[in-house]
Amino acid sequence: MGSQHQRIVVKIGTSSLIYPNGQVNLQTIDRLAYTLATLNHQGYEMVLVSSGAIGVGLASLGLTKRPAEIAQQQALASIGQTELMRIYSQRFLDYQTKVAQILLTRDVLEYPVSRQHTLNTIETLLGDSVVPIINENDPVSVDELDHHTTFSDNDELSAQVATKIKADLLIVLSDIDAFYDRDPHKFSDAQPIRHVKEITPKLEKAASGTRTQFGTGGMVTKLRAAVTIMEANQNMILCNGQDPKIIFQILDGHRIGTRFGK
Ligand SMILES: Nc1ncnc2c1ncn2[C@@H]1O[C@H](COP(=O)(O)OP(=O)(O)O)[C@@H](O)[C@H]1O
Ligand SMILES: N[C@@H](CCC(=O)OP(=O)(O)O)C(=O)O
Repeated sequence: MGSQHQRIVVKIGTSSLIYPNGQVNLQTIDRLAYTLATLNHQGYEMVLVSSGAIGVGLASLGLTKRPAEIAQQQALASIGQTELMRIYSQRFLDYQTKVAQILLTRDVLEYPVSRQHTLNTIETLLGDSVVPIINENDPVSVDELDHHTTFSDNDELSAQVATKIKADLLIVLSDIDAFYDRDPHKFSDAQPIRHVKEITPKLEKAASGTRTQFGTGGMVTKLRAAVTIMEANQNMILCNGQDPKIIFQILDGHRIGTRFGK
């Protein structure tokens, strides 16, 4: 790696953006902005899929517990998304890079016309060296029988985006440094798996849910994202997002985290 015009999608999860005490992790966001802006200046085409709308919404209201009711979560997401983008715009501008917001629902990427318009927008932004920041449009996402608009998770959203824009690599930043043979937060003897070439039933059994109240999906949805990526003959790396400068090492060819794919 290291050549010009590589297209990289980076997904960052809520557990990397919000401290366990509910505060927004500005240190990680600042390092993420620095890293993506620097790579953008070096000629990489960078796309960010960022969770955190609900988490930032909770922080804005001084709440520490995610409400169970869907409408309340959607209201929090609409409060948090603007604040999240304000923080990103400010931090990226410090590193002389413009960002743009794209909020998606599942149907937008499923229907050919809306998908094409969305892809045209992303291509235009990348052509102008702007970093698109994508999240699910949580306040309007519903999942009823005849109206499937939700992605199950931003892990899946990032894989859908990465395959549709033919990204060279999807980097999933999480609160864990690799995919393990079982949840290391529950089993102290869990072993990291460095390279996954095929998703086997054994691996699926190894993946369990999140332990944090802010994250969703855990490894189950990351494995599903990996399946989408591998079916498209693309690559995904899962690694720790605490210091997003780890992305420089990945692009320099260091073996970091878990690689899914060839
Ligand atoms: N096999 C596994 N390997 C690594 N982590 C796992 C595994 N199974 C479950 N997990 C859990 O998944 C968590 C990461 O998922 P999640 O909290 O949803 O993060 P994010 O907000 O980054 O999407 C880890 O902290 C870990 O506790
Ligand atoms: N769209 C939601 C994020 C949902 C989600 O997938 O969260 P995570 O598992 O932390 O990546 C939000 O912005 O709060």
